[in-house]
Amino acid sequence: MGSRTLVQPGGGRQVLALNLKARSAKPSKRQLFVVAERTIDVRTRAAATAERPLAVPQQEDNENYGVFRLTYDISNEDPKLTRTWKKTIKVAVSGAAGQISNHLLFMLASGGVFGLDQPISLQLLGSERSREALEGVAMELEDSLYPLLREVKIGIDPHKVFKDADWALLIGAKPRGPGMERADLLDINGQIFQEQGKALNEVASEDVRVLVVGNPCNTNALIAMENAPRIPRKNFHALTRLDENRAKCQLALKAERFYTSVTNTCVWGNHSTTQVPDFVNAKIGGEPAEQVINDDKWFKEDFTPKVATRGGALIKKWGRSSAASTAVSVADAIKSLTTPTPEGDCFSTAVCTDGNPYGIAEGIIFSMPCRSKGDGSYEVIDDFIIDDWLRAKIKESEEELLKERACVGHLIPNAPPAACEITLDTMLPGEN
Ligand SMILES: NC(=O)c1ccc[n+]([C@@H]2O[C@H](COP(=O)([O-])OP(=O)(O)OC[C@H]3O[C@@H](n4cnc5c(N)ncnc54)[C@H](O)[C@@H]3O)[C@@H](O)[C@H]2O)c1
Repeated sequence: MGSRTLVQPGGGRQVLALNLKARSAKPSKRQLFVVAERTIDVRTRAAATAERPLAVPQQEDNENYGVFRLTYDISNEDPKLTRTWKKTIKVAVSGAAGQISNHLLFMLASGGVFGLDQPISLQLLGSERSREALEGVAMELEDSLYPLLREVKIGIDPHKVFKDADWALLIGAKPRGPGMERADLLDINGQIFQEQGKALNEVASEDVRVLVVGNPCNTNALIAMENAPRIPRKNFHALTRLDENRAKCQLALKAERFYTSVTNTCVWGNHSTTQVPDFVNAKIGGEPAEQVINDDKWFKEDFTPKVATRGGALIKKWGRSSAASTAVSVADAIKSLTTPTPEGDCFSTAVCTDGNPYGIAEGIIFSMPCRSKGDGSYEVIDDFIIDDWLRAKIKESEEELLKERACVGHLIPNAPPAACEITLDTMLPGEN
């Protein structure tokens, strides 16, 4: 049985408890050894001091890891640091031993995503193959001594690791193998997200926010959402923020302006090469980007494909896919939901199209321009200009997502029968 970390910004005496495995009498049974106001239970002390705490040889999926097994409250810590702290949030991360997580977890634990007053519990999901690596990640988190990091749990069973999660960042997925068709990729990853959707449905917080990063992320998010009927459909997102950030960078470069001057830039549709970076509504220094750059050929023939294939260009240079900038974009996506959107701006996120104001087919996960009050929810902005170019491009991406949905009908409860007919095998942005 694991100990729980109590984080209570109010008063109360400090209690320190250690969970120790004792090998002496009954090797499998844990003994609880409590230190309270410097009194020690002598019956357990001998066993506890004779045996050093074991280095978590067989970590249970719902237990804290290593140093995070310590149980205490924060009232005796530096009040300047902890007085304004909020209630701890639980953030589940899948693919936690992967490249993206290797950047993201440390941003989360340092307060760089949810804020410097937000204590955090990390619940890390790996695959069977990455179990050892996952322990390595937990060890690095231990050694980083982040004050805000209150709990770390690791495991390979989503039904345990997602327990009570307030946020679920679903990064882990299988890459496309040699000769694998897009339909195969959809199926193999869809199975992962079917299971994870069910697990979220069973054990996560009922208002958990889910951000799917693992590709093909739009359809993976759809599968997770459809398998989690207890959780509001609005709570599911697929990551297109990296695409937005890439689009802003290219607009800034062309306009010779610093990238912070680029706003209101939406990427519509699928996180694939059919994605639609929107230069029609984008602004540079508050002016329409089309007026500032005034080069229609560049927008259509350079800018649009460059953004969509940026991931592939990066792989050619560096030999591996973008991990740091993806982690940054995950942080940006979360911050967009937890801080109010500035007036006249938007952020891109792929969400369920039910009731959308642009006539896009319902029941798919499609990137659209959104704004948030900063409370974790969002609304789709309804007054973006859709010209003929945008309409045609959005249609292409919509058709692709409808075809993807038809290929994963077997993973969606009560899906109407549909044939899998993916003829055009578009790439993911990191594949080409
Ligand atoms: N949406 C985006 O903008 C975007 C951008 C970049 C990458 N991605 C995608 O993110 C995913 C992860 O990228 P990465 O570079 O971190 O990959 P990675 O291969 O370094 O890490 C993936 C990790 O996921 C684990 N994993 C596999 N199946 C799992 C499962 N069922 N449960 C839990 N963990 C599992 C693997 O063992 C591995 O450790 C990929 O699918 C990639 O295509 C998306």
